[in-house]
Parts: sequence; C-alpha cells; structure tokens
Amino acid sequence: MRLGGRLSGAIEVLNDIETRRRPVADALKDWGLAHRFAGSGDRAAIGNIVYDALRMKLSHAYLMDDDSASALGWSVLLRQWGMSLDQLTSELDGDNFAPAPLTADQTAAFTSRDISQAPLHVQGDIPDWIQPSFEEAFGSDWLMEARALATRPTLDLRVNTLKAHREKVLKALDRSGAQASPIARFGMRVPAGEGPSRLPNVTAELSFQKGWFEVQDEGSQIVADLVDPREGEQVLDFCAGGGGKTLAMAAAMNNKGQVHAYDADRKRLAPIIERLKRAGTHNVQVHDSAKGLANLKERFDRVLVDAPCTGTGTWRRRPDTKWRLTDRNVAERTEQQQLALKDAAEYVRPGGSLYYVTCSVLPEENDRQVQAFCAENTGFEIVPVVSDWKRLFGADKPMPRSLDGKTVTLSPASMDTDGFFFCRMMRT
Ligand SMILES: C[S@@+](CC[C@H](N)C(=O)[O-])C[C@H]1O[C@@H](n2cnc3c(N)ncnc32)[C@H](O)[C@@H]1O
Repeated sequence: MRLGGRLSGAIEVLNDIETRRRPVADALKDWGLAHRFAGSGDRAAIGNIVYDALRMKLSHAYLMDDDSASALGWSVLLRQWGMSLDQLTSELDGDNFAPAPLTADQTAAFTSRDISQAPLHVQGDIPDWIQPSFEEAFGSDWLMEARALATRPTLDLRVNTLKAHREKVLKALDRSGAQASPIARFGMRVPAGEGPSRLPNVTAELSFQKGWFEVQDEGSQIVADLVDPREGEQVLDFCAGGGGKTLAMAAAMNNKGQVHAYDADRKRLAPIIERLKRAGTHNVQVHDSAKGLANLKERFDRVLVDAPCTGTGTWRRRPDTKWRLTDRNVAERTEQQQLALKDAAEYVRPGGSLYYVTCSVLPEENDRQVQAFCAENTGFEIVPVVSDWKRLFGADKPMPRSLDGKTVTLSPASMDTDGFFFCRMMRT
C-alpha cells in the first residue's frame, strides 16, 4: 500500500472508534481482518497514524478547525510525521486509494492558525476539566508534562535475573536496537519509532519464550524495585493483576522467601500462572480468593497495593482512554483505592511496610490518598523514598518529582517513563 491507502485506512479506523466507541485495538484488528491484502508494514503504519492522532486529538482539531477523522489523519502526517503540505499533496496526487484532499477551509485554518493561541488544555492535549489536577501535580511544568504524555512511548523490557543477565539478553536482542535503560537496574529500552516504523516483536524471540525477559515499562520496573523485597522475606502483592510486579519482586528475591499474589478479579489474575512458569519462579503463591490469606494477617514484611486507577500515566500507550475519562471515573477509582489500602493494611506486620502505587499522575489518586489513609490509620507513617532511590539507582541519577519530599511521581517529561506514583508507609 502507498501512503494514501494507509491514510485512508487510518481515517476509517478513527471513524469506527468515534462512531461506535470502540477500543483502538479492536477497531484496528477488525480493519486488518476486513483488508487481508494489507501487509504487516501497512497495518503498523495505519496503527501509528491512529495512535498518533488520538494522542494529539485536540491540538490537531484546533489547527484544522475541524475534528473529523480525516482532518486528524492529515494533521498527523503534517505535524507528527514531519511532512510539508506540498510534499504530502504531491505524494497523494494520483493515488486512487488516497482520501479526499484537505478542503479550502481546512487548508486555510492549518496554514494560518498558531497553536500558541489555543487554550492551554488544547496545547497540552488533555481534557479541560483535568487541567487543575495537572497544575496541582506539576506546578508550572504541567503543560510540558501534558505534552510529554502525548508523545510515543519507548518499548521497555526487564531482564529476568532468575534466568539471564542484561548483557546476555542485549546480545540476544541485538537486532531490536535494545539498550540498557537509563534508570532501572535490569531494564532495557527500544527507542520509540518515528513515522510508519514498527517496534520489534520481541515476544516472538526465542529469548522471550525461554523467560529471559518481560515487557514492562521502566516506571513499573522502578516502582517494583523501590519495594525492595529481600531474600527470605514474606511479601504480599495485593493487587497483582497479570503479575508484572509480582514477577519483578520474585526475581529480586532470587526465588527465596515467598511472594503471595492476590487479586480481587480472577480474570485479571489468570495470565500470571503461565508467566510465572516461563520466568522460572518457585517462590510465588497465587490466591484468587482472600480466604487463602485469612491466616496471614499481620504477617507480611512488605505489602504492595498497585491500586486500580485511571491510568492517566499511561496515556502515551492508551491515548483513547484520555478522552473517555470522566470525573465520575476518578471518583470511583479513589473509592476503590481507599478500600484496597484499608484491606491490604491488615496484612502488614508491625515494623513492616505498606507500599502504594498507581500509574496515574492525578493528586486525588496519589498524595491525597496516602494522606487520607495515614490520617485515619495513625499506625502508619510515610517514609521518604530519597535514600532508597539513591541506594538502588545511584546518587548520580536524577531524583523524581515529589510534592512533599517523601513520595515520588515518575512522569514522561521528568523521567522518560510512564507516569507512576510511589509511597512507602511504615507500620509503626
Ligand atoms: C493496576 S492493576 C494491577 C497491575 C499489576 N500489579 C501489574 O503490575 O501487572 C490493579 C488491580 O487491582 C485489582 N483490585 C481492585 N480492587 C481490589 C481490591 N479491593 N483487592 C484486591 N485487588 C483489587 C484489580 O482487579 C486490578 O487487577
């Protein structure tokens, strides 16, 4: 397919997402099934246009003075793929599969409008109602942070130290362009591609099948590392989900001691069994019911609550969720977070630690949650992360953002990771 056909395909998918309110991955998959002649390179390019459009939907619509799928698609190629209007017009000229050219109104808007004149939330490509939360979280840097959340993410991997070391995996993946990560001790990173380029399918590699590494954002690796579980300890991953952090902690403990992985939702927990097997872990017990934990109250050295959240920190990877988020979702999540914290706290032994993590950057899900929890549960107090950070990652590494000097917030602009919040609370 030439560029015109790819752009038309992306416009069809964007229309499908908008009119039928479909998840991006489903819409892209269906398009692929209905257009079997499209090769993998075509499908990747179409996916890139679609995701790029969703990341910067508001600013594209502002500059085109039009929020149609067609306007967004054109704007992606002009603003994010580095093509000039003349270049693009001549590239699509004579291509029977190309979409209709820009209208005179769209061209006039695009060539005359200046993004610095747009409302600030449009410049940052975030919903207007969430701007105050960004201002509270990031102060005068909020616009820079919002913009960074609208860029393409890198592909991050974590070496499974139970089976391999970083040099060995980097060698096995030398075709992929992976390099050692900037901060995470066992991380590797494949740079975000540009334009139509495809990220390597690392899960098809033999080294992945052998369990040498996992796909995990560097921010997620860092927060799992900050829990800092030691060999021989008893650790509870209370919101284990598919087990991303369980696997990282089990490996950090070198298969010694016990990690108990629990999640209230059985379906989310299900993939963990296969993943644990591939990773060669022997120190994980999986619980799909809280009954299995009944005798373990006040027994754990460390309890991690990787809480259900709005996922605002993952907007680079899931840009469609940015536009679906409502203030009601935030309220629902904050309620679930308090509940999970309260339930999980019962398992911490005196002197042990409770860790609260989200992949959100909103203060209402982060600092305000741990402050509310500690105000109600006076047996817990927040422990500053600074010294653990320096010990684990090195004093030369940049310190992450912190609103109170104790908790930390990772973000794409400041740390080049997904957005994550981390707080350690000691049971006194
Ligand atoms: C952010 S996800 C966990 C991701 C996972 N830790 C990982 O690293 O892959 C949050 C999980 O919390 C679970 N959850 C929500 N409320 C819970 C509760 N009260 N008790 C236990 N799990 C809960 C959800 O089912 C969801 O799987």
